[in-house]
Amino acid sequence: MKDRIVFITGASSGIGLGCARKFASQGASLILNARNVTVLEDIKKELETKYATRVLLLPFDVRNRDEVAKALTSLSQEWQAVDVLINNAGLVIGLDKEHQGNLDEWDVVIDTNIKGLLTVTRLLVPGMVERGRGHIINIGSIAGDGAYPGGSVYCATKAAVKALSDGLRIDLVDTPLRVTNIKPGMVETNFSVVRFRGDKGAADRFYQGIHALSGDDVAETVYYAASAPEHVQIAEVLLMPTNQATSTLSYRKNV
Ligand SMILES: NC(=O)C1=CN([C@@H]2O[C@H](COP(=O)(O)OP(=O)(O)OC[C@H]3O[C@@H](n4cnc5c(N)ncnc54)[C@H](OP(=O)(O)O)[C@@H]3O)[C@@H](O)[C@H]2O)C=CC1
Ligand SMILES: CC(=O)[C@H](N)C(=O)O
Repeated sequence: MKDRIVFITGASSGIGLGCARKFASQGASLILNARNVTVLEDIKKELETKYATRVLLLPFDVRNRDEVAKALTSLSQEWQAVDVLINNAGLVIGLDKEHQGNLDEWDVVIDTNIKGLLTVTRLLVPGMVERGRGHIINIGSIAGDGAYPGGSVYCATKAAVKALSDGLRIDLVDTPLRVTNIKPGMVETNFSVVRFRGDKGAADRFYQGIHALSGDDVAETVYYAASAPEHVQIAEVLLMPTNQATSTLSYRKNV
């Protein structure tokens, strides 16, 4: 990874932060995105101090097409040649039934998880094609393999991430570029706090009795895919905690 440039969306927390730490520890230079600039600044300090890595912060909301375009087209020459794009920014709000949910919240989820990913992909992949080098790693989910109660819109967005990953892989088949869809099961991050609209107690109960994956666990898999030999394209990985069997079946101790 030395001298590689890795671009991570949603790098201020959870899986994105785990990826930032893992790739920095392996010598990559990082472009880190999220909306919360203060948190990003602390992460930049941590990574520069601990790994002596180069870090560029690009705070923007992936839903804001103009902001994304402005940030990406104004990258200086030394940061333009992105080698690995990790499309990770994503969220869900609520666990409502499809006929009862909030349309405005669904706009946020769809605009972030699908359209945000597409905007960044559309802007960065042409340069990769031109350079004949690049890897796009999308963070999908086990939720994209099938719907579960209260998850229909989120599951639909992750099914879309699978379709977009498959489609991009098809479109790039005559190039050296690779496309990977990483599909985690239960990961203990800030994701559930957002899902339960800031209710930390509800988020903690969701992980009670099970040793969930951490953002760092998922980052190891992302790194595995990114560091495979150039002729090896890891198309998809489904990873779960040992006591999770499907998106709806887990074993929880003493619960
Ligand atoms: N946790 C889990 O169980 C699983 C999560 N996933 C997926 O993993 C990805 C990361 O989630 P996870 O780490 O768990 O959750 P976190 O909530 O911990 O992290 C989400 C990250 O996305 C950023 N983000 C959210 N909205 C935007 C936006 N509009 N523009 C830019 N950045 C944004 C957040 O930063 P900020 O708020 O500062 O913008 C944060 O850095 C998501 O795509 C999620 O769907 C997949 C399977 C399982
Ligand atoms: C957040 C996720 O994607 C997780 N796999 C879930 O569906 O709860």
